[in-house]
Amino acid sequence: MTGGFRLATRGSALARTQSGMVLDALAERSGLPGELILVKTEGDVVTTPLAQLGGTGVFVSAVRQALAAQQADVAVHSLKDLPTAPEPGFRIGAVPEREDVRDALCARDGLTLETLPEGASVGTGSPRRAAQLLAVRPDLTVVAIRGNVDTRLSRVKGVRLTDESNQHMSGGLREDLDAVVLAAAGLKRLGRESHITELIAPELMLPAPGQGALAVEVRDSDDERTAALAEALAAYDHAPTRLAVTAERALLSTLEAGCSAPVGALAVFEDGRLTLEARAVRTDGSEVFSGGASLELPELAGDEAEAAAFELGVVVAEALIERGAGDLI
Ligand SMILES: NCc1[nH]cc(CCC(=O)O)c1CC(=O)O
Repeated sequence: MTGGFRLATRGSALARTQSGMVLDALAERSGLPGELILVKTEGDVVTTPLAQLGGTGVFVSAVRQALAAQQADVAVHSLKDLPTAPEPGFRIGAVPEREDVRDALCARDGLTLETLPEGASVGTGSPRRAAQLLAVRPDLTVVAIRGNVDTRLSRVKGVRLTDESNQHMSGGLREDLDAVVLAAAGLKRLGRESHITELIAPELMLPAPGQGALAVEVRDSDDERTAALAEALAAYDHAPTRLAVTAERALLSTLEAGCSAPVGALAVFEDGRLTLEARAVRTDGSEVFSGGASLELPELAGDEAEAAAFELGVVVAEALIERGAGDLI
């Protein structure tokens, strides 16, 4: 690598926006100029519901290929899309500070989970969101949807996306749903916050493991990486976020579940303690298994803290399995 660094990501609006933020942060910290490399991925092309697409990480592998082929020096992923199994040859070089972890209801006419009329239609492609929606509102009709954030928002009755880049969509899209559920983080990063009618409390809906967080991935051993970029990555890493997502992802992998499993988890670091809450829900919402534990973590940095956070996830997962949650996954 000479001069600057190249950063690979997907071509979606969300991926470009959040990668632009990472690029600016690393450029500022390293003093190097950065270049965005956009990669087309299978998850963007195929229209099968994501929950049916074989395997995990459809969004991730093409971006990793660019990294492996030395077409880029770092790659940016939404952490919740990153499979929990470590991929040989890669490691997470930085986990930046997390955005809002919550799921957001975007409903017509300012409606909320409480005020949506009986039988209202709510779009989501996520079994986790569907299951938790039905657990609190069994009367709702969950409609499987997918596509990028704007495509999903456009399904809601009365929603108008105002900026020019989306004018071309306004004709073709159905406004057929009363609401959709999306990650607040994505909506905020894209400047779509105004469409949120309720930030859903984690007590009602636990987010996906890693939701709201990003992973900056690098090649495992990289002699080419400049010291300036390595230092910038270390400085950009946010230890409380890293530990939280480590616990959430350890839970998910111990449950042998993937990103489309009906499993919610949220770890929060506060006052020297890491607290993990998790929930596995039957897809029709009829059965809920909950668990949680907390751990004192006096030292934030280093392998020991990381291992302790991982263990927290394992312990909570094992408790869920003991209660019978394994049947749901
Ligand atoms: N699975 C797609 C995906 N991956 C990351 C986000 C949002 C941003 C984030 O959670 O960090 C989204 C869209 C959504 O779930 O609404």
